[in-house]
Amino acid sequence: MPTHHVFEYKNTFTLESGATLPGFQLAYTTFGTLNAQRSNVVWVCHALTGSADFTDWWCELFGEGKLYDPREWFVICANTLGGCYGSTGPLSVNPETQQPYYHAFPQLTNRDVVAAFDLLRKDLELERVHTLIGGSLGGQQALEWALLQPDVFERLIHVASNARHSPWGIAFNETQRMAIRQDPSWATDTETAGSEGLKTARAIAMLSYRHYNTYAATQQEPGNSITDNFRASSYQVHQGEKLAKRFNAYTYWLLSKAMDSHHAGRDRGGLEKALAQLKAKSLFVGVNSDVLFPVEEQRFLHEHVAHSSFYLIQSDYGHDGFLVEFPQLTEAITNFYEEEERLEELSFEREER
Ligand SMILES: CC(=O)SCCNC(=O)CCNC(=O)[C@H](O)C(C)(C)COP(=O)(O)OP(=O)(O)OC[C@H]1O[C@@H](n2cnc3c(N)ncnc32)[C@H](O)[C@@H]1OP(=O)(O)O
Ligand SMILES: N[C@@H](CCO)C(=O)O
Repeated sequence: MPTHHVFEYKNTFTLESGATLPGFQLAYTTFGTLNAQRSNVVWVCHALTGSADFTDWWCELFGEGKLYDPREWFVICANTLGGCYGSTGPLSVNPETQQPYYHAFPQLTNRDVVAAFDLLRKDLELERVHTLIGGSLGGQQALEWALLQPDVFERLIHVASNARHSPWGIAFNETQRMAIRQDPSWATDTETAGSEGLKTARAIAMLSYRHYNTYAATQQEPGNSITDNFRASSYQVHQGEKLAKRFNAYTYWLLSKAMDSHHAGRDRGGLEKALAQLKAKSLFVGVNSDVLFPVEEQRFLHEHVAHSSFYLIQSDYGHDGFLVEFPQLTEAITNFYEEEERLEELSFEREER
């Protein structure tokens, strides 16, 4: 069974913006056992509304008999800094004021998040990570981290994500934040501020996470209804309400802005130069129907990262295909590892000759 832990960092933590946090905690989950060589570590970075419970949202990848079998691997995932599943975020109490941060929580970047993860990694004395894997926002964080610590991460698996967030993606996020701003409760300092706006934000987001074909396949009206209670309508409402029950508008706001500022080339001489510095053997995975992180973004990464691999998931599910297309994801990763083994065997044979 996965086990849950908490890492406490008690020193001042300075963010890219220059703002500080007076320490933080990260909730994290581990699964499997670290081997004697400490060479079997897989680190997972979760998406926007995910948690450290990767066996919950990526259930088909982790478990006995699955791709990452805990008898073979040691898997770890931390809830993002700023998150709401156990890590320090806007609902946490600021030790300096003894009040929840709420609107006062400082804006983070993905680099801040991975700098926090890196403190946890060091605390656990994990000097090498066999595979760093993440999807969507988690893919952005994984890329940043692999660039921050090029000698730690041996392999990067970057799924349905990008090197720099696009104007299209930022526009989607801003539209969602506009919905939160429209909620009068957003002006208050309360735990549920903006929760009605959050529902609308999630409904808007669903249009970018799915595809025309996803809705056509699952939300088609059975008859020629003239009522206003269309299936697709109640689906949007349900998705908004479902998220508002398990998330909060502050964290949504914060992480969507972290996503907007994602730019792996920032202060590294631009994207091409930054990607050329990546040492991890990399696999870039896209979903053919993804309208939010279109496949051109993963192809760009593949073209600019030396010796990288690319896999395209075929799905009608859109961007969220990376959370549901388990057989294809398993195949992509298995092929990636097998290809590496084949190349190693070839070079070994050449040396023998
Ligand atoms: C503690 C935690 O929860 S951790 C966080 C877990 N989540 C994550 O990590 C984020 C990643 N996961 C996700 O984004 C999603 O769960 C996905 C993409 C994997 C799957 O999305 P889902 O919303 O479950 O799938 P789908 O689009 O098929 O919708 C199913 C839901 O819509 C409801 N639904 C479907 N059609 C309709 C309709 N016409 N009207 C109203 N409701 C509808 C279903 O009853 C179901 O509801 P339920 O989830 O409350 O049981
Ligand atoms: N469906 C994902 C968002 C897109 O990656 C989530 O809720 O985290």
